Amino acid sequence: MTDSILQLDGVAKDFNKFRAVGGKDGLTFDVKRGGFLGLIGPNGAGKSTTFNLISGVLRPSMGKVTFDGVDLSPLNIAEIAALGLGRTFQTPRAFESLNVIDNVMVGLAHAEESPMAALFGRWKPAERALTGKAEAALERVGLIGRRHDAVSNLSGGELRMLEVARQLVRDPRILLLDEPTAGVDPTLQGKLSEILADLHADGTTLIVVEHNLGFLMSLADSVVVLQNGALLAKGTPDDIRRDPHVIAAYLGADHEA
Ligand SMILES: Nc1ncnc2c1ncn2[C@@H]1O[C@H](COP(=O)(O)OP(=O)(O)OP(=O)(O)O)[C@@H](O)[C@H]1O
Repeated sequence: MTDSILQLDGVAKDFNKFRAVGGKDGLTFDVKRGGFLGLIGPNGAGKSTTFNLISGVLRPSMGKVTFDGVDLSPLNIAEIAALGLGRTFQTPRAFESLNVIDNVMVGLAHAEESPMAALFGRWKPAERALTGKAEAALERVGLIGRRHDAVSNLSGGELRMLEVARQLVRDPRILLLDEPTAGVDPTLQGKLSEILADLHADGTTLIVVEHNLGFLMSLADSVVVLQNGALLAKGTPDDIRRDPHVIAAYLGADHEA
């Protein structure tokens, strides 16, 4: 078992002739097993596109992504998720016709129960176990009191926490979160910070895209900075705060990260 769980080797993504990610030589970096990587950069730097390339939403135009020794190139989104990769999106997604708890359970029902089991009457006990798991995840993200609500009653911040809960129940080995604090009030942000620190302590690998640098820098153990799709810098949060290229290009002279 190697120290790194995820590698990007010369990865690039072109939209028509525009290179959104990769710069000249492609993007190369790896993520430490059990590490907490912050992925930052100005608007349009290529952070969400990088997440899409890792999770199989987009295929690289060049280079490859390897997850725990497996080349992801031939795999689709569901196959990559089944390897233990979870992610949330910059714009939270929910099943509008399902209530809050069913939104959390929907992924699990497919993962752990088959229609045949339901036919032979084994659905009920399994459903109870899944409900317990979903309730624990909702408790963790502060939404347990809302479990029977329609998702249309949730605020933007609560929807974001619901997305986190939907990933937590799947016990991902690596979790990618795209701007998890956006629109989330300070109380839920505190809860989120605790959840991420707990996941990190339990050995889950995390990659988090965030514009809230105070939040991110207090949690991450390494940071990758993108600019125009290319790697501008990689290091510890302290290295990044002091990096003259990062300060000039992104943080600004009077930043308070
Ligand atoms: N489907 C697409 N077609 C064409 N261009 C795209 C597409 N998706 C992203 N881009 C472009 O790729 C570049 C990187 O976008 P991306 O959304 O990855 O940046 P980002 O760092 O996540 O930005 P933000 O912080 O604003 O969310 C941008 O110039 C964007 O306009």
